[in-house]
Amino acid sequence: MRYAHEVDKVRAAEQALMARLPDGTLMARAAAGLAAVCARLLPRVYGARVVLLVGGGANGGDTLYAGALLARRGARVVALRAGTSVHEGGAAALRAAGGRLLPPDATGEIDTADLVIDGLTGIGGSGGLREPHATLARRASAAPATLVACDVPSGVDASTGAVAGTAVHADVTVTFGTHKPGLIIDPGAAHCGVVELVDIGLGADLPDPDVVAARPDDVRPPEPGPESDKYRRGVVGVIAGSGTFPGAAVLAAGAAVRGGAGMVRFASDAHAVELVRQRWPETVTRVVEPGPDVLAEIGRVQAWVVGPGLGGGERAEALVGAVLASDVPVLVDADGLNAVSRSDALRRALLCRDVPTVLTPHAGELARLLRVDRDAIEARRLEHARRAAVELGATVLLKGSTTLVAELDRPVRVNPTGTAWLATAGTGDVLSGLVGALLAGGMAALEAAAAGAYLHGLAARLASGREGREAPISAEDVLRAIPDAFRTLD
Ligand SMILES: NC(=O)C1=CN([C@@H]2O[C@H](COP(=O)(O)OP(=O)(O)OC[C@H]3O[C@@H](n4cnc5c(N)ncnc54)[C@H](O)[C@@H]3O)[C@@H](O)[C@H]2O)[C@H](O)CC1
Ligand SMILES: [K+]
Repeated sequence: MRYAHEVDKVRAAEQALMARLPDGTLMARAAAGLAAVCARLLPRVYGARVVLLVGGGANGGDTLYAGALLARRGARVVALRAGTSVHEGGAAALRAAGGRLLPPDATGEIDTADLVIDGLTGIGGSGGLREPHATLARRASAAPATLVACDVPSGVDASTGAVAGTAVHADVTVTFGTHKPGLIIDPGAAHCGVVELVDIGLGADLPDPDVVAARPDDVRPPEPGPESDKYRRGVVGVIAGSGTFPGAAVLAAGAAVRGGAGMVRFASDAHAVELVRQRWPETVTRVVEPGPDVLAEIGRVQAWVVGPGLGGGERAEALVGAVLASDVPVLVDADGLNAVSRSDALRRALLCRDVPTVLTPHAGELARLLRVDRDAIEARRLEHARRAAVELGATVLLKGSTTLVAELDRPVRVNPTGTAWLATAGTGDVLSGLVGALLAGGMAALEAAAAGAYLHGLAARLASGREGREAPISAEDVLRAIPDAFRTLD
């Protein structure tokens, strides 16, 4: 797992470590790591033009010391001071190494630089960048120089990834001690470029992470063994589709088949059932009307998926209500989520469940569930995913530019796979069927949701093609690539 810690935890760990070390040791480690990455990025250090953007805090201090190290190797280093005062020791080190400090209006230096280091704000930054920081951030982001952010791209909230106004667009971010959530969650993540972690020795002082991102060997879907049969591998029940949206049913049922379920039971109205039967003859289908015994009519399952393409109205509410009253894990998606948004009774049913529920909203659906603005969700995804997990009593998979999975008292999972090409109709239906199969296979809710998001994002990448040569993909293409995604796991 890749671990990320919020600012208060980073500061506490730094304090604990600093108390055992001579003054200035951590800053020296950070600066050395930053300078080493910059030196690697330059064709040659000697003679390179390096510009430092220096704010008034320790982030500026790290940057000045790194600049001094590059100046000692022959780089021509100038620092533009944005703070009213800058780190004294760092400024003295830069001068002693032959570097110069200039006022912030010397912005022409940025346009001719080979490399710019952004040391305006780090984990101490808060709110939108003020002037002259904002102007320097804009100018550096637009300049041809390689732009390296020290610890955090200035203007990005390190704990959340929120960006309130201007923020640096870095090519590389060199971060210290541990990842910060804001470096792996959008919109902040999109400002980081490549993130390099420099070890400054914080390890033993860091508590449990706030946010984690899986590496390939962290994803372990259930594997069939010698004694597996279709029932032991997990039966998933999919209730999806309607006369208006039958396609969602075909995609969700297909993803449940491809996701490794031992058997898929599919139930809906006659039209959706007919389409699913034609496309997925391996499913066991049943035409149902909402009623008190609807689940018994469909048969026993180990997990339910309800919602894709159900449409609005009472039918959707009744079917979601029936599934929420069951005693097996449930995944609610799409129109199922909208039914929960409309109905206080369904909300109560959700909170009363004592078996896991996974909700898979995109930002618009979550906005309706939480009764907040969609823009607020997009701007502060981490906060809203966590809040939804608490308020709705469920494992919440928030889809979008960075997919998050939140569950009460657990580190939030950030999905590292995926591609912008995934933003197309029907891919959410594929995700819900896939996660449903993993739930039916016995994975815990958080693991199933995170593994499903991982495999889904990977399938989309495999379908869209090699990096730099991608092509548009359909939900059907993602569905077809699911087996390839499984094959890439160790
Ligand atoms: N503590 C250590 O030993 C280590 C710290 N490292 C580096 O230190 C920074 C954190 O430094 P800190 O002084 O706490 O804060 P910053 O430099 O990030 O920012 C404070 C600075 O910025 C001004 N400011 C805040 N918000 C804004 C804004 N919106 N617009 C303009 N200016 C703003 C504020 O007034 C202060 O002047 C950490 O990121 C590391 O880089 C190293 O990790 C080594 C160990
Ligand atoms: K910075």
